Amino acid sequence: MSLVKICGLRTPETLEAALAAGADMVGFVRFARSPRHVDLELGRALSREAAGRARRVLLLVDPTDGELDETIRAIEPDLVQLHGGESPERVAAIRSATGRPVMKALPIGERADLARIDAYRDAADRILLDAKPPKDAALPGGNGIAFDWSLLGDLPGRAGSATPLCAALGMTAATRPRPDLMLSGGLTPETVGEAIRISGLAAVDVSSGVESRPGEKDTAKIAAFVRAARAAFAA
Ligand SMILES: O=C(O)c1ccccc1N[C@@H]1O[C@H](COP(=O)(O)O)[C@@H](O)[C@H]1O
Repeated sequence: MSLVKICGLRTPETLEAALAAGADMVGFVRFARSPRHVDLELGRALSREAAGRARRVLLLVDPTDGELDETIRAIEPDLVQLHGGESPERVAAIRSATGRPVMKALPIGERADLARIDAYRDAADRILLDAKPPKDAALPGGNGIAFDWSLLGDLPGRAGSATPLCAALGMTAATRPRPDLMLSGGLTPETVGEAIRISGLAAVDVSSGVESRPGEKDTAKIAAFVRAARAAFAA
């Protein structure tokens, strides 16, 4: 199943634009340094508006237990996105504590970075492959930077989940299915079609590529992004 996520929404109008365009997931950022940060009241109101219309994603960066508890209570997300340096153990603990599926973001700059997928395959429900931020970046994501999508074209099966079913079916590390993956990093309405074609992935996420300036989403760009992604998935 293909998926389109619009992240960093912070006004009722742009949230409505994402929902009307048919986004499958809408993301709310809780990271004080980000121009997309929502306070708890705004996050709660937007999340309520989206309930039942798209999956609501709460984006956190290395959250403490207290922050996790407070934001989950307010925003009541369907899914938690972890965009910091969370270890596989911490991801598993957050999944268990929140009772929510977790998407773990991994920074990708070169082929070797893909090896980290394996370490998270049992702890995370989905892995978000995002561009590695520059060394001096203020944010761990949302930088509008793309990576080389062709790195994903031949992602080996060994990244798949070693479930008992896989073992019973005689699947080896080389033949297991891949975990659920999502692509992000510098996608735009103009590039998302090519990114889907080259990467072969069926799920995409965008933030700054549908903005007129940092933190300000553009309703026309949101609609164009969802349209372009759908067209590429159908091709
Ligand atoms: O968007 C942010 O401000 C942000 C802050 C902290 C961590 C992640 C953030 N955004 C996520 O980064 C990727 C890529 O964004 P972009 O399309 O390149 O702008 C995406 O998942 C955002 O949700």
